[in-house]
This record gives sequence, structure tokens and C-alpha cells, in this order.
Amino acid sequence: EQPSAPSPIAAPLRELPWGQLNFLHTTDTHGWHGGHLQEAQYSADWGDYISFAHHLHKRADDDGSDLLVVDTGDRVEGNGLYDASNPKGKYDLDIVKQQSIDVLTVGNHELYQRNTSDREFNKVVPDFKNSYIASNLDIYNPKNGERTPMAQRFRKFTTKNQGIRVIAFGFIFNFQGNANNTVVQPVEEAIKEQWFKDAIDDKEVDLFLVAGHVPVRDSPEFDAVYKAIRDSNWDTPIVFFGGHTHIRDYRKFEKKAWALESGRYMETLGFLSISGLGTGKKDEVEAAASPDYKRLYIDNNLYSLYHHSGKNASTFDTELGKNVTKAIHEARKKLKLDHAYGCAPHDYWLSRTPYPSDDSILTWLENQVIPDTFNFTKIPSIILTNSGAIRFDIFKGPFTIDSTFLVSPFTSGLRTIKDVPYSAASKVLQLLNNEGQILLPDLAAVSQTDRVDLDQLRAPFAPVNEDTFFHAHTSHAHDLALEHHQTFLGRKKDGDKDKDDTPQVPGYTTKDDAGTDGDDTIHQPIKFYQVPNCISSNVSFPAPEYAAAYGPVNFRPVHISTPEKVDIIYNEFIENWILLALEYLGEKREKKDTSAVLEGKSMTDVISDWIKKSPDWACPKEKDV
Ligand SMILES: O=c1ccn([C@@H]2O[C@H](COP(=O)(O)O)[C@@H](O)[C@H]2O)c(=O)[nH]1
Repeated sequence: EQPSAPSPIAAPLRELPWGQLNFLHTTDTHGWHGGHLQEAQYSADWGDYISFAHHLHKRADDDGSDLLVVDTGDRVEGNGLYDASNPKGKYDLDIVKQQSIDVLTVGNHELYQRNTSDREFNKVVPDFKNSYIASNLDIYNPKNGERTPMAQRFRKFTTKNQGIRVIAFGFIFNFQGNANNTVVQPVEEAIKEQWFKDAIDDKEVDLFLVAGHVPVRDSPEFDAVYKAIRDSNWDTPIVFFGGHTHIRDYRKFEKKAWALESGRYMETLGFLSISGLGTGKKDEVEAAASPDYKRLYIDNNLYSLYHHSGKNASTFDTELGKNVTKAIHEARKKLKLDHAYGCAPHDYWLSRTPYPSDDSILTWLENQVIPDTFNFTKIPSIILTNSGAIRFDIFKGPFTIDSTFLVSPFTSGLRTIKDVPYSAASKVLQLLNNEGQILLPDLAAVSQTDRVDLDQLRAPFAPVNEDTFFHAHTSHAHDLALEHHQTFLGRKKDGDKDKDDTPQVPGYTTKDDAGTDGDDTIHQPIKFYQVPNCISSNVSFPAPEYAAAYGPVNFRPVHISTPEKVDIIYNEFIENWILLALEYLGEKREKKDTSAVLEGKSMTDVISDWIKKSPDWACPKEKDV
């Protein structure tokens, strides 16, 4: 772990369900390869993950089983280690490549910006030459402009010790928000291609491995792949590894097909094992009628990693793991990620507090950051931003360069549409938040533009279903972490009357299709709240008129005047939605009617500029960083 990372907190653990074929799975790491430096529960880094995988490989070699490592995309955007360098990923991509990964896919965040996907093609695909799979993604080759598959469409390989014959695919969900240098082929179309039909027709295969930046539940894409495989290969076991919705989840398709999703932000190392698979060595190993699938969501901290690898502080680190940890530290230093712009006076939560409330980030943006930033415009304005642009909580204490990218890494600039009748402008928020009679899918359906992606307005933690929403969010051991406590939270021993066995570490309490025993750490549950798609602030509106209604002391407003016209200001990422809402409201505007505001600064710039200037956020002298 990083030198400044808080020590992990001991807690009761469930055991690793080791089997014949074992998997480690990461997804949606979003650059958090240095681990969580303010949360002890997730404080291990990518170097530790490398050491961990090494020990599990060794275990597999020793007992003749196998281990495969999978990553399902969104490795970029969301942490200073990736976002603070120029070019982005200057250090992070070389750090990630040190892990040996068997199956790797793209995510939507690798495709928003042309530069990111070009670099993915020119660097990351060659870095993972044998394992990068792009079953439904093409790119216009930056060298010659020719459309070409991003990477191989599938791969067939045999596991090292057992000789299990695996065919692996790598999909991305039917994403439409990509830059125009890539082409995402709808999954339902890709599976009609001959190469796919031939691959699933193969009878010399013991397991289909479907990796994808695709949610495992309510997933038309994985449902289509499952059906296609079963139509041509009725019995061969299938395993899915998914992502994108940032949750822990495990779905049963049927007894020979399960799907694992392993959270987000390097909080979770997903583990899955299958026993009872057939192998190429037919004489030696007979396939079971019903292979046994098991899963464990490992909290990414050294306490868990030591335990599951049977190592301790003096035996855990490998040479490579240590070097990668060091490289992360060096990169963080070069990027000055610990430099503080100010100090947060208290914690601000994205979804762990009701909205609106005093400790909600969205309320803080709406009531303080946005009005203070835009009050220079003396024109009445409605400023809108999507809550999805905000990615993480702010903890009391130093708000650093790194924090800026944790909270909002995106570069899309702020734009304006001028002179919109207030009667229409004031209804845009309601439309975008699905609060009126017309809902977003209806708006999307009437869209003339083909670049409106429903996913864009998805709130940052839009639930897959209520259960997964309430059970699948970030745990947060922050208070303990900041004090560097090493608290033993073991279960009650016989005769230990004054201790109870209630879990003490707050965190995930996942409920999935296999039950409630998936989290390795037995956590105290955390409550999460829904947040709206978008928030808005009115700035430079006429002051309300007051009248003395109850005598000279008690005044109350009698007339709140509204402007006739306003400027709408918004984050460019939601521009298509704003235009669509205005069109629906009878105020059609086009791209040419929009212009940059604040010289095209992003929400990220707005937040850090505000923090630098705000006296309430000045760091106390003795704590200055
Ligand atoms: O430029 C951007 C890009 C993305 N967003 C927000 O992020 C989500 C998608 O993130 P996932 O991690 O894939 O869920 C998108 O829906 C937007 O809310 C953004 O605001 N700006």
C-alpha cells in the first residue's frame, strides 16, 4: 500500500472458496490504482494486487488448479493518478500493465474522448496483446483512418495446469456516447456475425467466458449472448464477468451459468471459482453434471489480502508488487497529488446523506459553489449540471489535487444558451429528472438526434434494483482510517461477555442470487439515498419583494418576481438533453445557438477554483499541507 495509506482494520472474514478454476476480477477501477488513501477498508494498491495474484497463482501451481485474472474496463477517469498527468494516463497505464491479465475489455470511459481510445488502441491493446478482447468494438485507425477491430474478437486458450479449454469474449454494452473515432456494434448484431457463430459452435471447449463492460442484471446484452450460446451449445458451462453499474452482484442464469460484477474504484477484488469442469485431458478429468460456482467479494486491503493468500507483512510483498507500489508513489509525487487547495470543514456525501441536506455535495454545489461562481453574470441564469459528473465523497480535511479528480474528473466545458423564456427554462430540470408526466425514455424516443444516450443522465448510483442499490455501495471506514486505528473487531469468544459480535466496520452488505454471504468482510450496513439526475441553481434573479404584512417587525414575501428570459448554463456533457428538453417545451435551439461560458472551464475547474478562494475552506494553520 502507499506510504500515506491508513492501516487496514481487522474484521471478521469469510474464507476464499478455492476451486478447480479460480478467477480474480476487477472492474471500473477508474484510475484508483493507488488504492484509497482516506479509507482503510480499501487501502491496498495495484502493487499489492500484483503480489496477491502471484500468491494465488503459486497456490494454483502447487495444487494443480488454475487462476485467471480478468478486468472489464473503465480503468480510466476518476483519480489523479490517471487524470492529473499530461497526457492523461502518462504513469497510470504503465502501472496497470504490470499486472498479468488473461482477459481484458474496454469500458465506456475509454471511449468518451478520441485521445483516450486512440491511446487505448496504440498502447493498451499492444500492452495486453494476447488478452485484450473487443467483440463488438471497432476503431478508425489513427494512422490510416481505416475502420478496424479494436482488438481480437475472441480468444481460445487452455489453462496452464488443468488443461481447461476456454473460449473468451469481451463486450461493451450498447453504448452511444463514444467519440466518433470508434464504433460500438450493438451486441445483438455482433452475435449474428459468422466469427461468433463459429466460436460458439466449437465443441472442443470446456467453458465459455464472457467478459463485458455490461451490467450482469437487467442486461439485454448479456441475455442475448447467453441465449445465443445456449442455442448452439446447450450444455457447456458459462461464466460472465460484468461491470459498469459499480456494484457487487452475482446473478444465476442457470446452474451452469453465473455472472459476477465486482464493484468499483479498486474497493473490491472479485473472486469466483468453478469446480467440476471438464478438461482437454478427457481421460483424467470428467466434467460434473453440475459444476459448483462460488464467489467472494474481497475488500481491497492488506488485512484481507494477507488472510486470503496465507501471507503476512513480512512474506506478502513480491519484488514486482513492491516496485509497482513504489512507482505509484513516485508518480503521485511528480503529479503533486497531495497538494491541498483547501480543507473541507466537514464530510460531504454524494449518496450517503439525503438530498438536499447540509452535508450533501449536491446541496453544497447548488447553494454555494455554483451561485458564487456565476454571480458575476448580472443576467438571470439557470445553471444545470448532471449529478453523474460528481463521482465521489469529500472527506473532512485537506482537499487536494487528487480530490479534485476523485470528485469530478471530466473535462467537458460549461456552455450557455441565451435568452430562453423563463416559462420553458424553468421546466428543463423537471424533465431531466423524470419528474413530470413525460419521462426521459419518452424524450429520447422523440429525439431527432442520434447522439442522445439515456445512460448519460443516469444518476451516479442508479440502482439496478432496490436490493442491489441498498446493498451494493461504498463502505466507508473513514473516521477510523483517519485516526490510523488498528482496532480488533473479531467475533465474541466464549466467556467474552462484554463484547458482542456485531460487525463494526461499515461497508458492503451484498445480497445477490447466492445469498448474503458474498462479502469477505462481515460489515455493518450503510444506508444510501437516491439522488436526482440533475441539480440546478438560479443566479442573479430579481430579489423577492417584501411587504410588511404583520406590522413593522414581521415581514413576509408577497411577490416573488420571475424574469421574462434567462440564460441557461450547463455542463456540455448534457447539451443534447438540454436541447431536446427545450425542443419538447416549444423552444427549439440548435448547437449553433450555444456558446462557451467561463472560457469553457469544466465543473472540475469550478470546484477547485471555489475551494481555493473560499475562506471557510482555508486549512487551519497547524494543519497546512
Ligand atoms: O464527460 C463525462 C463522462 C461521464 N459523465 C458521467 O459519468 C457517467 C458514466 O460513468 P460510469 O462510470 O460509466 O457509470 C455518465 O452517465 C455521466 O453521468 C459525465 O458527467 N461527463
